Parts: sequence; structure tokens; C-alpha cells
Amino acid sequence: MDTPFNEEKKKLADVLKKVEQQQKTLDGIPRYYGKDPVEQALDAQRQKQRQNLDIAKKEPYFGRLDFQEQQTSRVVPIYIGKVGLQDEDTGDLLVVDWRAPVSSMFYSFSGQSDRAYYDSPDGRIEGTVHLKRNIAIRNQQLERVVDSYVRGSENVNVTDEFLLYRLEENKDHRLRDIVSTIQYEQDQIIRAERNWAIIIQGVPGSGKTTVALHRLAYLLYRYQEKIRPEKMIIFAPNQMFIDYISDVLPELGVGDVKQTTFADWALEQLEEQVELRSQDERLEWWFEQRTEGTKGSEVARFKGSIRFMQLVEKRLDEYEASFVPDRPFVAWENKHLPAEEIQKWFYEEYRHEPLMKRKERVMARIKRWLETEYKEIRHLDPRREIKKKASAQLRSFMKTWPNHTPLKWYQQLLRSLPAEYGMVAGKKKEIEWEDLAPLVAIKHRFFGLDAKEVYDHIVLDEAQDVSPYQLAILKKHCRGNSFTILGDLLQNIYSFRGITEWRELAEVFDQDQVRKFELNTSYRSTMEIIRFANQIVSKYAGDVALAKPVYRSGEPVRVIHAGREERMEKLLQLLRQTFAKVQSLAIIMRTEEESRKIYEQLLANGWQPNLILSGQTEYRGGLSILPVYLSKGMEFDAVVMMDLDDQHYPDDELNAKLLFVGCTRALHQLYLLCNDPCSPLIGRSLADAVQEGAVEGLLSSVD
Ligand SMILES: Nc1ncnc2c1ncn2[C@@H]1O[C@H](COP(=O)(O)OP(=O)(O)OP(=O)(O)O)[C@@H](O)[C@H]1O
Repeated sequence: MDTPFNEEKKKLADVLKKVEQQQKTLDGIPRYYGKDPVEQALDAQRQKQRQNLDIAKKEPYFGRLDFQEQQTSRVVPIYIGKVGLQDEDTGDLLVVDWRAPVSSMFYSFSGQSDRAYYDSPDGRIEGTVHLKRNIAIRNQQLERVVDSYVRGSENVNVTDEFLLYRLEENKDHRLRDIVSTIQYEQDQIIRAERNWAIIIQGVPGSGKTTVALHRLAYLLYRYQEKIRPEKMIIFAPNQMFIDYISDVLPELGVGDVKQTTFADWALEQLEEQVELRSQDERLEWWFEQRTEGTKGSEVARFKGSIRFMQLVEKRLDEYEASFVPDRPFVAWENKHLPAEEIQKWFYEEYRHEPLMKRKERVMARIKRWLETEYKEIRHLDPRREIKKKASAQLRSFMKTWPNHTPLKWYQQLLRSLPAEYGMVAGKKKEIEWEDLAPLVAIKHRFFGLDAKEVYDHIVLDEAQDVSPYQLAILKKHCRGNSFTILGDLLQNIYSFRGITEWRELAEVFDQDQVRKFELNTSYRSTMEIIRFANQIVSKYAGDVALAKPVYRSGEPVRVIHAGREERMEKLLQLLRQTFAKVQSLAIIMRTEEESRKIYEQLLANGWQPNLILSGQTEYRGGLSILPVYLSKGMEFDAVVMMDLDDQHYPDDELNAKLLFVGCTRALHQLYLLCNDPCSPLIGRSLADAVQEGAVEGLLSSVD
């Protein structure tokens, strides 16, 4: 009998041959550039098929499930891949798309019993699983076959073996798809109802970002008639992060999804009527030289709150209520339009239109009224004179109507509030990050919302740094509350403007529209790293669950004692030892300034690191140097945290969270260079972790 490996090798050769044949057939058909819509649709279909075949050619499938439907005798092997493939000769399905209903069994089947089911469009299909097999193919070569379930054999529930094989790999400079190893709790989120606003609280490395991107791909497949990629949008914290995640959707065969930051998007909405003040100064204050007092952050949080939103709405209502002057329009002697008539047009007939549009409508209507009135005048000469006069009257009448830009109106509102809420001093058009949401809201009220800017689905990553007001704005831009909102409250290092509890965001929706999920297993880092990092932050965790590691053991976390003078030498030694063995290594500093200094020193020592500072739009991988607060969302094979002393990381909530974020960026190795006196955060962590055997020791040196 053939071994599973040989069996799969033959199958692979067979499938690849069919893929090639199909590619050849398609290559023989030229592209269509004419105007016939039927031909255009056929051409688009062929293009999609070409893209799918390109994906299938590299790795046609990754899993196999042998399933016997209830009341049938045939056991059917179902091959599951990133895209579906059909045998052109027989019409049989060669490979089923991972998003198809039947594929859900591959992710939900745990092997506890041989029974399984899936929900097809025609109802629930039940049956028996005979085999669940993971198949690793790279560049058309079969690399590995792991049976995680064989009916009747003792060998069940070894799913982790394949997962661990995947997790142990080094990562390059891009986030990757995880279709072959999606875990049950992740799959539940990916396949969740379209019209739910999903909030995911997930520990570092639990796959939040990855899951959100897979959910997009799933929604596009499941609701292909209703959802289009151009109508989906991803909000991410910065451009570098967008670059870092940019390969996942194309890998899943999804293109054209807009990816942006809230600030860039909001500025687009405002059409450059404002200038966003650089956030560098404030970030520097918050992360680097924070002194007591949080006046600035209180204002930022207030301006991001639903309370402030309600205040803005109330003032807008008042503005609207007094918008139309309470006086008639007098065209000429004895000819006037009563104020009540004009108000009726504005407040009743045009009430569904935005404010400024209504104003235009009223003016156009007065003009039409004038035209009919002119006709009543018999002689030409007085008519010409009267027309001129009436036009001038209309111009001066309309001048008595309010005429604010959103920014002017907002500035006026702020001036009416206590002084500390004022606009920033500086250029006239300059605003702060937290002013963006109210300004977009005012713009909508004045000029309306462009239907092109209404999305079928919105992803909000690192949502703990988003304000409720911002989310409320986005809700207006979303059809049917279809949101994926993800983040981690233990990583809320921008708490001066973000949220501290998910309740704050959930309140933007009706309660029956929201579903909350938790992802508590960390897939990124080894057990040793997760245990160590948990100790750092546990004091500040409150109700938030700490990360559970996957059972993947690696090297102990190494805390290396390095005094000021020897710090550079120790770092160089460490790099020489580790860098060649990994694809990505980050040196994480406490501040931007220190990142720059180390960068210069490494350059002088012949290294070629990439310096990552705020505003960076690209992530290149390899050796990176960056301040800790910019490392959020990223991951590296190895991480070196520098300057773990009580000056750089004193024992407070922000520093604990920063250190936690930094440590949880590491997949396989974590090194901490510690100076005297060592940071109390790591002192505590160290004592606990040493007991658990996760840390090699405080004074270990690099040899
Ligand atoms: N089911 C899985 N199979 C294989 N790898 C996984 C799985 N889930 C997550 N990962 C891997 O774990 C790492 C972390 O994923 P991701 O960045 O999406 O997590 P996150 O929750 O957004 O993390 P953070 O909060 O730290 O930004 C990635 O390398 C991802 O490929």
C-alpha cells in the first residue's frame, strides 16, 4: 500500500498537470478590449480564472478531509485550497475553496468524535469524517503530510503538530495568510454574519489582523453579489503597517481593497480645508518626556467622546434652527415672499438635504419665483430695472444667511467652550488629531455624505487607539453595520486619545448589532516569551485576559546585564551571534532619539540597519531599529529590547504596556539588555519567570 506521502505526491502531480492544461487553454484566448458587455464579462471571468490558476499553481491545496455524507456509502476526499478548481473534462471539483461551506469542517473538526456537519445553502449536511490531513506544498513540491485524524486509529487530535511546524518557521518582512492552519475560534470570527459589528479583544499575536483580513476574503466570497472589494476599507494605525500587511489580501486572491489611516481618510473627506498638526511633538511628550499632568490628554479624550459628539450635534441643531432669517424677502415694492414660506421650503420640503444644499435650493427657488413674477409686469423697461433691483435684493438677502465653512463653525463652537478646549495656537487652519472626527461630522451636516464613500464592510485595526466619536463617524459610512473592530486593551499605549474599555466603542451601536469575541491564544511567540511578557503587564491587566501560549517551546528569554560602557559591545556581540540565523531582528529602543543614536553607532560598526521612525511608509525587514511605541502590530524573529533600566522603564502603567508590546513582537528569541538599576518592571517579571524556568538569568552574558 502507498504511504500517505506517495499517495499525495501522485495526486499533486495530477492536479498540477490539470492546472497547467487549463492555463494553456486560457493563454490561447486573447484579451477582449471591445465594447460588447457580454464579451467584457466573459473576459473578466477569464482574467479572474487566470489569477486563480496562478495562485493554485504554487500551492493548489493544503488540506484534505475524507467525508461520508449521512445515508450515503461513498467516502469523498475533499481537497481544500485557497481557490476552487474544477476538472474541465469531468466537471468534478478538484479543489474546494477554503471559504466554501463544506470547508468549514476542516477548521471545526476536532477529532473528539467522527461526526461532523456543515451548513450548506440547502440546509445542514451531516456525516462522518474518515480522515483529516494537512498537506504542505511549496513551489509545487510536496513537503509534508500530517494526518491529524484517521478514523479508527488511536492517533487523534494531533492538529498542533502541523500548526507548530508552521509557527516555527522564520518570517520575512510581510504578514502572511494562514488558510492552512486557521484555528476554530478564529474561524468562528471569519465566518461570522455580515451584518454584525464584531469587536475582537485579542492578546498579542492571537491573529487579530490576520483574521480580519481573512474575514474580508470570506465576505467577498460568501456575498459576491452584494459586496465588492472597492466597497471595503481597512483602517490601520500607520502607512508602514499597511505596507507590512499588504501581501495577505493578494495572497488570498483579493484586490482593490482600500487601506488607509483614519487621519488620511478624514483629511480626504475635508478636502484639504484644514492642516493636521504634526503629532510628533505630542507623541514625544506622551512617550518620552511625560511629566505629571494630563491636561492635553483629557481634552483629546473629551473631544473623542460621545458626550462631545452630542454637544456638537446639539449645537448644529441650534444652528439649523436659526439658519433662516426671520424676515420676508422683499423683491420690490409691494412684492415679497413671506418668511413663513421660505422657512417652510427650508425646514419641511428640503429637510432631508444637507444644510448648505438647502440654502442653494431655497435661493434657486426664489429665483424661479422671481421669474414668474417678472412675467406679470407688462412693460419692458420697468421690467429690466425691476429685475436688476430684485437680483441685488436677493444677493443682499442671501448675505444675511449664515455662511460658515466647517472649520470656521467648529472654531466658533470651541471658542464658546471653556478655554482649554480651544484650537491649537499656530496656523489658522491647523487642527489636532481629535478635531478630525467633529470636523467630518460638521462637513456631513453642511454638505452631505457622498454615496461613493459608503462602504459594504469596514475593518478597524488597533481599535483601542480609536475614539468613539471616530467610530460613530465611520458607522455613518457603513451599510448595515458590517464592521470588524479589533484590538487589545493591554496594548492601549495611546490611551490619551483612545479607549480604555470596549464598552466605549460598543455603545456606538445598538446592542443587538454587536458581537464581542475574545482571542486569548498567542500564536506568534514561544511559551517562554509569552510567560515573561505576561508577568510584566499582569498588574495592570484588570479584567483583560492574559495571553495563553501555544505549546511551542523555544529558547529561554535572555536578560543580559550590560552597563552603560559595555552596552554597545554587548549588542554587537549579540547581533553577530543571532542575526545570521534569522530573517528579521528588531532592536527596540525607548525613544526616537535613542533609536537614531544606536542607528548611527551600528552604521559606524559596519551594519546596515533600517531605522524606523514615525511617518515611515515602508517596512523592509532584515535588521530594524525602532522606538518601542512604533513596534505595535509588527513582528520579528528576534527582538533585542535595549536599556531596561528604571529611568527608561519605570514602574507605571504606560511603561509596563510599552515593555509588554515590545516583548510580544518576538516570535522565537527575546533578549533584554539591562542596565543598573534594572527596571522594576522586569525585576518583578524576572523573579516570577525564573521560577517558571522561562528566563535564563539576570547576569547571563553574551559569550
Ligand atoms: N492560526 C494560525 N496559524 C498560523 N499562524 C498564525 C495563526 N494565527 C496567527 N498566526 C500568526 O501569528 C502572528 C500574529 O498574527 P497577527 O499579527 O495577526 O496577530 P495580532 O493579534 O494582530 O497581534 P498584535 O496584537 O500583536 O498586533 C502572525 O505571524 C500570524 O501569521
